[in-house]
Amino acid sequence: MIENWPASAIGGSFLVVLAHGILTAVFQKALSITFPYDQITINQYRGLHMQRDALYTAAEAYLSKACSSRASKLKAELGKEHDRPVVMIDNDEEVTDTFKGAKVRWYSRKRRASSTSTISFQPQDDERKYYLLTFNKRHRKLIEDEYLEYVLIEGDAATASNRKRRLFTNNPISNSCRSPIWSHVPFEHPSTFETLAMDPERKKAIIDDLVMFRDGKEFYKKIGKAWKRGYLLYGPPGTGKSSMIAAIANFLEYDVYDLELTAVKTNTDLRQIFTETTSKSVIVIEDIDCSLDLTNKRKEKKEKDEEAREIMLPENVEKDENKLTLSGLLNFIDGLWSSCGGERILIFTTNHLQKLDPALIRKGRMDMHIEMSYCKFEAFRMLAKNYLGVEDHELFGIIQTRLDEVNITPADVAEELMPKRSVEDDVGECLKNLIKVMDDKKKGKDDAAKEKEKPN
Ligand SMILES: Nc1ncnc2c1ncn2[C@@H]1O[C@H](COP(=O)(O)OP(=O)(O)OP(=O)(O)O)[C@@H](O)[C@H]1O
Ligand SMILES: [Mg+2]
Repeated sequence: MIENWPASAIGGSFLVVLAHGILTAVFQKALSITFPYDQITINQYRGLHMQRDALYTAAEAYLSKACSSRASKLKAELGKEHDRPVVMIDNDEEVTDTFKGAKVRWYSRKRRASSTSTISFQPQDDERKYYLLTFNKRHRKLIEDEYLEYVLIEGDAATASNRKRRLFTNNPISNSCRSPIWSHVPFEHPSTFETLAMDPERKKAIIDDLVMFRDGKEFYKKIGKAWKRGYLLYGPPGTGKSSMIAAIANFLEYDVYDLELTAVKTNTDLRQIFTETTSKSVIVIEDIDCSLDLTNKRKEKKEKDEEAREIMLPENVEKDENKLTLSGLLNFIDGLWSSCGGERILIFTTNHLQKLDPALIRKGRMDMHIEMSYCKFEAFRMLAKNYLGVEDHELFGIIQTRLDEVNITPADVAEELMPKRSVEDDVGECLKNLIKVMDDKKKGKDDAAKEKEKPN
């Protein structure tokens, strides 16, 4: 008991405690002066089930992209998709990074796993890799609040751009077997906005719109709208609608879901198909005018159908729901599919805008209507540059005149500009062939006009 202790003993132990406290404080002060750093460990695996830690994966991708140029000890591995080598920082290597003026240092380390309860089949199973992130104590708040999240976002983005993108197609849904709804192959379409020939101003407007969409997470949240955007591409065959879809997907680095509506039987199936798409994807319905009963054909029956719907008896409701309908599709465009989180782009294409039901194409439903038109001079110049490497030529003048006189698709122009031998020998030849094709078209057009003018 303290009151029974001699006063000298109490005073002595108090002094010892005081001296210890002072010494500790002095030591810590000295330590923080000589070693003013904090460190954070990011382990490769976490939890009882040894799940790979997402922050470690993101840090690995981030360091490989942003800092590997400053490291001298690197390792190369085949990426997840086994299609290309990925260069990473090797074990026991360190790199520096700077974030908002704060210098940080990353160490790549590994230690032997302490647990002996797991059976390992490979020697490296015993090793646990981790990163050690060190930084000056005064930057601690910045690192904790901002830098780690920055590494996560940038690392995820780097992983996404390394990942091979996929082209999905839907399988017919059958009740009997549990086959997956979507099958996929690697998406390797080479079309980009650089190779796409169209009016430069309209192209820029589309790119700006896509950028607004891609970076608009906060904006969409603020206005309370699902992070989705719909484009309707229309124009004659061969004007670049499918090429535009590929260019959009390549630009945004999204997967593509090519939805074949004719394989979808019911609204319920459609709902399931949509919900099984992932975020950061472009969902495409090509030739919407040829897909089921979604065109003017439906319009003829529309009034009758609407009447029928009004007086529909409960037992008929199910029967009606078992059919894919325009309203089923419209429901998704309007918001039902907004329950699928994450950003998605929906694209319809058609050769015949006028054949579509007005409900489908009214403004506000598809956010942007993009006309893919016959080849004009600006588009031709892009094709000539891409195919033949020429930006000007003495035959360009006559080509410009002809393009104003006849309708020729970019696909037809591209066909003529395809060099048959070496490009240098072929430039004049290709341009002359193109002029000939257009002359023939013009002649055909003039003859048809004359024929029309003839009295019967
Ligand atoms: N605007 C364009 N710019 C560059 N190449 C084009 C363009 N339009 C067409 N092409 C060329 O023509 C080929 C066919 O074009 P694409 O398949 O994109 O046309 P489409 O409008 O989708 O036709 P369809 O209506 O028949 O589906 C493309 O592979 C490409 O080589
Ligand atoms: Mg097409």
